[in-house]
Amino acid sequence: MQFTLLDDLRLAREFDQRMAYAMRDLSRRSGPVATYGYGPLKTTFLFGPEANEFIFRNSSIFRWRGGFETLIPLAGETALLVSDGPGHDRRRTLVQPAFQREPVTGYLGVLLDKLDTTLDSWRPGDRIDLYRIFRSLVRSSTIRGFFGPELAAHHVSLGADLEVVLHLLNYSLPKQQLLQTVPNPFWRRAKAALARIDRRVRAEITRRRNADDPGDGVLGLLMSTHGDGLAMTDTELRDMVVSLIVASYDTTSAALSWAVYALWSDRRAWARARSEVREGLGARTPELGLLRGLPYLDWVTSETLRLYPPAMAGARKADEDFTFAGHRGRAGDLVVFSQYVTHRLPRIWADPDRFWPERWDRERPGYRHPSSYEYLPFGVGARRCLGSNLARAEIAAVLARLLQRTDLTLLSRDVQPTGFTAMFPRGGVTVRVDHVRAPLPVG
Ligand code: HEM
Repeated sequence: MQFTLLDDLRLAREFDQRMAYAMRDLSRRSGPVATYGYGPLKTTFLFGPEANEFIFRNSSIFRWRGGFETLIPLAGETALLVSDGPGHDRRRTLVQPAFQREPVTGYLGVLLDKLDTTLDSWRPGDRIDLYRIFRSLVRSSTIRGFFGPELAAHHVSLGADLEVVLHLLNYSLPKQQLLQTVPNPFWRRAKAALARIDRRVRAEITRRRNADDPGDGVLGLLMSTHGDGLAMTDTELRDMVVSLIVASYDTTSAALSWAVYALWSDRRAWARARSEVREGLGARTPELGLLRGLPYLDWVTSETLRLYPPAMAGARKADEDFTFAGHRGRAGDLVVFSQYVTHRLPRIWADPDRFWPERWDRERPGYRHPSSYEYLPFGVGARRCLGSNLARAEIAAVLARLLQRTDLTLLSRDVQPTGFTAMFPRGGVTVRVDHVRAPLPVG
């Protein structure tokens, strides 16, 4: 489909500010395939479940490396999110034990402790931007829970530096590419922040290397892995630490904010969630083992990730020519698919823009389980998000704790999505604190 110059200018603005809306617009106008942009900034969009299946089933054509190139200065060349092939598979296998039940239980404990401390500091009448709170909460919990107290001692400065870099990565891809190639003060500042992040993380790796025992947590796990070709280099360790922190907090804090926004906007759903928590949990802390008893919060989580998928799109670089829906793509093309567009297609989802947790009730008449290509907030298959169970548990647990301990009034209205590395609520999600209850001792 041909666009006029005016269309292009309007879309460029929309891509920069509300990429999710821009992609939906593009898909409505162009159908399953659209190309947008010029020269090296040209992007091919493949929309819908068929496109998702085509991309995920042909992972030898559509490579992660080259897809999200602008993330590399932060995440590192060897980060799972941007690498392929045997190197990627080896690193993924090595880190996988960190996502088993026991470490996840421990991590969730750290998060809930920090959340309780935060809630203890709230006073009636306070106005609080939860997105800002969640970013800092999830980031500091990830650093402490995954990488131990020594690195966590620096979480404030580490966090400030990560925010400087992530801020630039939230522009549209062409703007990011421009910022990283043309000299400018924003990228110079980001590079200084990157150098400090690098030094801090490498210092922790060296400290552990010099100790008798590499210690516990994810770094301990990765550093005690020996054997032919298995041991990770310092650069791989650095990339794993930084990319896990970023992959964890950027997305999860956005998801948590959207969950509060959606649930507190809907009195009926909120009341149902609150009575489930009161009856199912009482005053007990919503630790991992207890979340199973909260099926409605599980639906709320699924529905939040459908309507507001923090990973609203994925990018790949085509390694070979390809044909999809009559479109001939070339090797070297940047190809983007979109969870946001797929999750709101009316041919798949009844009343797609409505927040309706009950749609996930398998016993509901007419329930149809979506395929992996129709619902993919965490990606699909061998490269599916390693932190998906953890993220889902975090969302349910934080919602449960807020419902148990607080009365909040949602002040933000008609919140719009923005951002690129993660789709987050523009302007945040502001609540007024009406009441905070003390955590009751478990009898
Ligand atoms: C709501 C929160 C989250 C969302 C929506 C999310 C989404 C995703 C998606 C869509 C992918 C696949 C990307 C692609 O195929 O292009 C992915 C990969 C990944 N995620 Fe998450 N994620 C979340 C939380 C987390 C957490 C908490 C962690 C770790 C603590 C994490 C670690 C990773 C890693 C390491 C990968 C790369 C896997 C690989 O390529 O082998 N994510 N995530």
